[in-house]
Amino acid sequence: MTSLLKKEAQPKNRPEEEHEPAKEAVFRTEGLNLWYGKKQALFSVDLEQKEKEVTAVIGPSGCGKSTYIKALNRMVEMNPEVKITGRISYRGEDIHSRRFPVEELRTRVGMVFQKPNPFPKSVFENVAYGPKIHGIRDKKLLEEIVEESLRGAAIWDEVKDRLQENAFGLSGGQQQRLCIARCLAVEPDVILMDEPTSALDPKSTLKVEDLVRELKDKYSIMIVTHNMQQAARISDRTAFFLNGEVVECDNTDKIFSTPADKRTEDYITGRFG
Ligand SMILES: Nc1ncnc2c1ncn2[C@@H]1O[C@H](COP(=O)(O)OP(=O)(O)OP(=O)(O)O)[C@@H](O)[C@H]1O
Repeated sequence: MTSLLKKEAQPKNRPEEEHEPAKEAVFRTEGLNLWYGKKQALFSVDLEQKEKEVTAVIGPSGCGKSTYIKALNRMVEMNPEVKITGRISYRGEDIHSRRFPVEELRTRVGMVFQKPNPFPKSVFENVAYGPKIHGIRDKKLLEEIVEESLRGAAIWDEVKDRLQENAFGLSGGQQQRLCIARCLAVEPDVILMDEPTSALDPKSTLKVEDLVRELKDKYSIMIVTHNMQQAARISDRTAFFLNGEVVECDNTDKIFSTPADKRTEDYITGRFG
């Protein structure tokens, strides 16, 4: 198939996918509408995040990408003006059900933001913070968790001799991988990433992209990105948002070669946005 993107950004062929069994949906949204006060930002969004896949969320500025992923961990509801209708389920359970405490949801669903946001603490304490909150006090166990998480985030070799230094002394790219390590330390099931490389230089961006590809063996990942080459490089599925609606969601190869909707084609070929 011919990609509509430039050659270097073309997604790799993944013929093995055709023979894989159907994967479970970790998140499913059905008829999701969301308002900020009177302004509607999401319109009847039906979308799934499949187990151990990377879903890229793309679309022009203001189309609702961040709003959507922040709805999944209920962070968007910290704004008292927000009103939601429709259903969001996590592994079959309605996330708004009283039986599903928001703290539990946020433990299962980690988030990485646009700008790295380490705490003003040591590298070690940044990663140990979450496990400590969850009651882990044993020093040896904490050390193991910190090492494993830093290794998981592909930053251990760079910081193993600087664990007691302040995290603000790390480069931006290292800080972002530290934030990913902090997220891994509480053993999430899903990782939501909101433009995690937009504040990084190209080299750090590639490191985080490599990391995302590695992490999907263990985690289900949804990543908002403005960078379509990035979406093509790292995701299995791509959802194209426009004006608060999902225009289409399909295998990334398909979206970037033969999208079903003309608006998707116009967006990925750079005709707008
Ligand atoms: N706190 C808020 N109060 C009111 N409106 C908001 C708020 N946050 C977002 N919006 C509106 O909701 C719509 C979707 O915004 P959102 O930030 O989700 O888009 P986005 O696709 O992530 O944009 P970008 O790519 O620029 O980050 C926009 O029209 C935006 O102005």
